[in-house]
Amino acid sequence: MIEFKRVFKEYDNKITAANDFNITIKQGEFVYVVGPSGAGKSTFIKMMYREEKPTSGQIKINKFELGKIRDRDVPFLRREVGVVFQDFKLLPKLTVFENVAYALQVIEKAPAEVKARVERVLNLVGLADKADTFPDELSGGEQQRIAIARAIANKPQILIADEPTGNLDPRTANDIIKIIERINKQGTTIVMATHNSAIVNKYKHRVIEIDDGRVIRDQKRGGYKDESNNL
Ligand SMILES: Nc1ncnc2c1ncn2[C@@H]1O[C@H](COP(=O)(O)OP(=O)(O)OP(=O)(O)O)[C@@H](O)[C@H]1O
Repeated sequence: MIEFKRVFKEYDNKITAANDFNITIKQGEFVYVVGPSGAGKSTFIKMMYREEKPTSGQIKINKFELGKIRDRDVPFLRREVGVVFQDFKLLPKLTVFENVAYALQVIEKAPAEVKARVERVLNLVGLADKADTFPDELSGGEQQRIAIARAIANKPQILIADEPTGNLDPRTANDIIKIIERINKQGTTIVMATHNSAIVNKYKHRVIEIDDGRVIRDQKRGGYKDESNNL
């Protein structure tokens, strides 16, 4: 469960990126976050895994009240919230296997357990045969699949994705969304910021639209036309 109550976020330059957000997302929901560039989508998402702190208001992620958790508890929050980025953020000097295992080793699991779990998530994203390759030997779509495998390695209840298809061609983007759909069908909450109106209109889910730091629409199973993306 994700709960924002009267959340405001103002940056030092006085830009209000979140202006009174009151949003509840239930476990298992799939939510798109849409809106023009600079609207506040990334800020909204970053506050969910405590990359940014709100200026005021209350954010609850499952049992964690983010205003109250101590820095040393942040890793426990991050176990419940997997994150995927537009630019993949894989570690270039590690193999695919090591990139995914890294997330698990941080929390000291036994080697056999790590191996089994990495193999399982690489299978889930269809890349079990790439375990020993390095990220720069893979296509963008494959790198994003690895990043998704890494994000779900710890079995998070929530998967957050900030423009996960932003660097991908339409067909590869569609493949990535199918994987994210599958993860959602297994019960994981998905919150995905995107400019990709084709995806939003094809796979219908709740749409939260942000403009200039305000939630201007919150619609169950809504479509979307992104005016900023007509090139
Ligand atoms: N670290 C920061 N310091 C100062 N201002 C920031 C910071 N991060 C974001 N902003 C400002 O807050 C506003 C919202 O930015 P945010 O990145 O959340 O938008 P966005 O909707 O994700 O945009 P995009 O689609 O381009 O990624 C923008 O005006 C941005 O310039």
